[in-house]
Amino acid sequence: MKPYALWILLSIVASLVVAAIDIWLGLFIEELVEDATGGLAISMEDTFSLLAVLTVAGAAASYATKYALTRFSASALRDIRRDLVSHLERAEVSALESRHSGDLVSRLTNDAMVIQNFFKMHFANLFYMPVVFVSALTVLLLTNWKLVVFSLLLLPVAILITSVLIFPMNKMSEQLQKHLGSANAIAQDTLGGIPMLKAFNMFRAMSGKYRAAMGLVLKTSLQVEKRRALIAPVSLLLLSSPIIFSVTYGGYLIREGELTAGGMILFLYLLNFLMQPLSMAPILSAQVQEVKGAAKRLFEILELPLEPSGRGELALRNEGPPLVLDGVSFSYGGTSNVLSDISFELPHRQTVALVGPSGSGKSTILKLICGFYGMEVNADGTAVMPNAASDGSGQADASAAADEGNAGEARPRLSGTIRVLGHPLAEWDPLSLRDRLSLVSQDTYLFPVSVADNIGYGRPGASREQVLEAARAAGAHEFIMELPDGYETLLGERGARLSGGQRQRIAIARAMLKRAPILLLDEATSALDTQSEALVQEALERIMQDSTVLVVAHRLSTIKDADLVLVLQDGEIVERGTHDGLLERNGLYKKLYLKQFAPGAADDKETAERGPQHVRRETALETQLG
Ligand SMILES: Nc1ncnc2c1ncn2[C@@H]1O[C@H](COP(=O)(O)OP(=O)(O)OP(=O)(O)O)[C@@H](O)[C@H]1O
Repeated sequence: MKPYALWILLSIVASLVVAAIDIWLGLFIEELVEDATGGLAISMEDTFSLLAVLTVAGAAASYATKYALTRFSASALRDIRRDLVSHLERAEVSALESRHSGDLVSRLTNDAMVIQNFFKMHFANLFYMPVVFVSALTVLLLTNWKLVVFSLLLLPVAILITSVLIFPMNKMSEQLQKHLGSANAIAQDTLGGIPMLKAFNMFRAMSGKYRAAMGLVLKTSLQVEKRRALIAPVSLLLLSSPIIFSVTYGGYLIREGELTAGGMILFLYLLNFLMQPLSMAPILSAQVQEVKGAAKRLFEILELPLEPSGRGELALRNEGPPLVLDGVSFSYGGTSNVLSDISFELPHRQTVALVGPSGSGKSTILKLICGFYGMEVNADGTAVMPNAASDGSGQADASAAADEGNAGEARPRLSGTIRVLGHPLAEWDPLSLRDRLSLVSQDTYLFPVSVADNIGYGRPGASREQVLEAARAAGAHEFIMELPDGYETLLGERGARLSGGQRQRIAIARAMLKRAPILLLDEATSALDTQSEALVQEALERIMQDSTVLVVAHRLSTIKDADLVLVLQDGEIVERGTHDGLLERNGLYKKLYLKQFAPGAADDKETAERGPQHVRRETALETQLG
């Protein structure tokens, strides 16, 4: 609140000044009428000057209120959005995966806007209205209390009806924002997958889903608007009944000599200021309910569990292998473990390849090393050391731990130890851990910015020369130069204007620019055309040279070049060794290999030397192997 205190204070003070001037004007008009009827009229000059001063002062105070509130609401909203985005940056991957990005976007835009509009348009009224109400009521009671009581006869009934009408507004607005979030999510899915939807003729189904979601939005917003429309006549009743009552009864009191003409004019003038807050109260109250709903949805983002903040910058230990997994078991939160008792070491400048059937847990190992899952947080934001939760054997049961979960929610749990560059995962701050890792994932994510920026994201602050060097090394320079604006060509969403192979080479260039000590590579399973495949293969070979690499391998050449091949099945390492060593054993690897490469498999050398025209076939076969 502190940074905005000045603007809030200014808006409060200015709105109080407006209220004081409004009341004062009423008193002045009364005096004017009384003097005129008593033959003691104030001069026209004096009247004009005083009214001019009051009007200008009122206008200045109104301007100050509006300006201060706009300043406050816009900067508060900017800061709220900034906090939300930085919270999202540190939020746990599993927590984010359980939400739709479209819903999150809706919260950051629609809900935040509801709050901003409230502050801009109604916040000052929270101060202005009570002050003007109490002042007007006091003066009115002093003028003629009987007239006040008579005028406000219908008020309690109106307040009761209004409260009943307003009560469900909070729930309704919350529902409306929720439906809006779902509709946004469907719209995002539809727009993000246009080629696929068209190819599968699914557009009609998706637009049907969107229509249904928008139908709900319409239904709920009609409910909200119907309520608002009901509240409006009640407000009108509030506004008009006292005027009818006071004019009727006031006329009688004047005839009886209990009220002067000036008093009657003052009464009618101030009644306006009494009724304004009363008629605004239902609307304000409905707005407050809406803001409460929107704030709740925004705060839900701030309640997403955070990744641990680690123990600050770590001194890197050069002794020992850069990556060690020791008895690692993992569950995404379900009843069974996705990984069980995984142990291996990745020495400096060596390559370990993970192979195994689809779903055997290969990508999960890479994600765990990136610290995406299973790091529990202490109250101080540091990570709970995984073994601390174990039973003394140093091996907590991941699935059992997952079931215990936080507040009944099954959360991913990791047991065993993962050491990256000499430090257990729990000691790392996730951000600095990821600075030490280059991940090239299966689905290359490109951003709708220039090619140069897409590569440059690998190392913020990298020079143009470094970007070009990385692109050349990844075999991407030539095709980039053929794009309409070369490195400045803007890529469509997710790199829509590039081929699959080109996208992969840009992702490899990004990783090359990063030059992190450990390279995590999830080879794409999608088959590319022969030429692209050969180019991607060359780029991969270059990036893997002299690097410490853990690779989920789908290409035979990658597997052959690896210093160690780990064969996974159902989350367990069932075999380990080199490609040749594994072939000599009659295990799963041999079985898979023979199944995929049977006729030509005998001559490995020949396979390796067959060149680009054979790459496509190999990849397709290896896809089945991995
Ligand atoms: N985010 C997730 N939440 C829950 N379960 C998941 C999640 N990601 C993967 N899984 C499950 O974990 C298991 C291992 O998945 P993983 O992606 O690690 O396999 P993989 O060996 O890399 O498969 P592929 O070769 O097909 O990419 C699968 O059963 C999968 O359904």
